[in-house]
Amino acid sequence: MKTAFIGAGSMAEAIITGALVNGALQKEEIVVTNHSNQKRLQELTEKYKVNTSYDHETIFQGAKVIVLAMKPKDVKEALQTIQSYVTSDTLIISVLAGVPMEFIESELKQQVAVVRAMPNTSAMIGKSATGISLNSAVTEQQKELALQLFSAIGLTVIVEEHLLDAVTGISGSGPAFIYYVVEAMESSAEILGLEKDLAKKLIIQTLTGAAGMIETSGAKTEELRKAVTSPGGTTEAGLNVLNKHNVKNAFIECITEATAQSKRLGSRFQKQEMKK
Ligand SMILES: NC(=O)C1=CN([C@@H]2O[C@H](COP(=O)(O)OP(=O)(O)OC[C@H]3O[C@@H](n4cnc5c(N)ncnc54)[C@H](O)[C@@H]3O)[C@@H](O)[C@H]2O)C=CC1
Ligand SMILES: O=C(O)[C@@H]1CCC=N1
Repeated sequence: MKTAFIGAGSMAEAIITGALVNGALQKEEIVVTNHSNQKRLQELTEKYKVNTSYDHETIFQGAKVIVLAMKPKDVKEALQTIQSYVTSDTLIISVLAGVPMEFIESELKQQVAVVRAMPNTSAMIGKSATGISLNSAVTEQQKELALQLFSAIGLTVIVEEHLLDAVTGISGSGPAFIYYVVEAMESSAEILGLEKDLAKKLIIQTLTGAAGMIETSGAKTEELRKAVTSPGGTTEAGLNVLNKHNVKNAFIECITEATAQSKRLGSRFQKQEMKK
């Protein structure tokens, strides 16, 4: 099924990689374009053997799926570009943070099937946590197609569109928040004299082990934390410092702010008019 990617950045690459690895898409079916960075398109051709082009006919004519993967500020121009190629058969998949489906429909000036998705960059290794919403024009077949595409890059859940802002805060931006913690662990390991590669191994295993415990133990996360924390022991000493600095609240504020930013980005697209 011909699938056009408009936008060739990190998110497009992550989806392409995941979909190719898992066989949801074949390389011959994919056409990728971007704004003007030819070198980047060449890189994608060499790496994934996908088609790339700047010719609108070549990219969009007959595409059953068009994936919007540019920054939200560029969406209006992109929608103008694709408008004449969109038919009642086309499925638009948008991964743009904060851009409502209604904006896409109104810019395309027709009833069109839209799936709005919020994946994350772990799509690159088939481990995205993706939330998707569907508009009423999406057929059962297109829904299956979207689920197949996103399931090829990780876990997919369907949520109401208004909840995509929260999904963005939790799992869209989430990897960056986890990397932030890991960066702090790496810095600590260095200060404490642990060799870099060895520290990395320990940190990765600690992360995947903790994730596995959360997933499989059946215990609440709080219970798991308490099970590590011996009275008067090392963990308690460490957690006292985090509590002194209100780190839990800082994280809650962080995710709330990321969610609010997603809403703010969205509000710029209301009333079918992109405000400056
Ligand atoms: N990076 C992330 O972790 C996530 C990003 N997203 C969303 O994915 C989207 C893309 O993000 P990135 O890949 O990080 O951005 P990026 O900046 O790496 O890539 C954007 C791409 O869009 C292209 N582009 C811009 N205007 C265009 C136009 N008119 N026609 C054709 N191509 C055009 C650029 O040339 C570039 O290839 C954003 O809207 C973001 O909100 C969603 C989930 C996670
Ligand atoms: O930072 C951003 O706006 C995008 C959306 C979620 C992750 N990256």
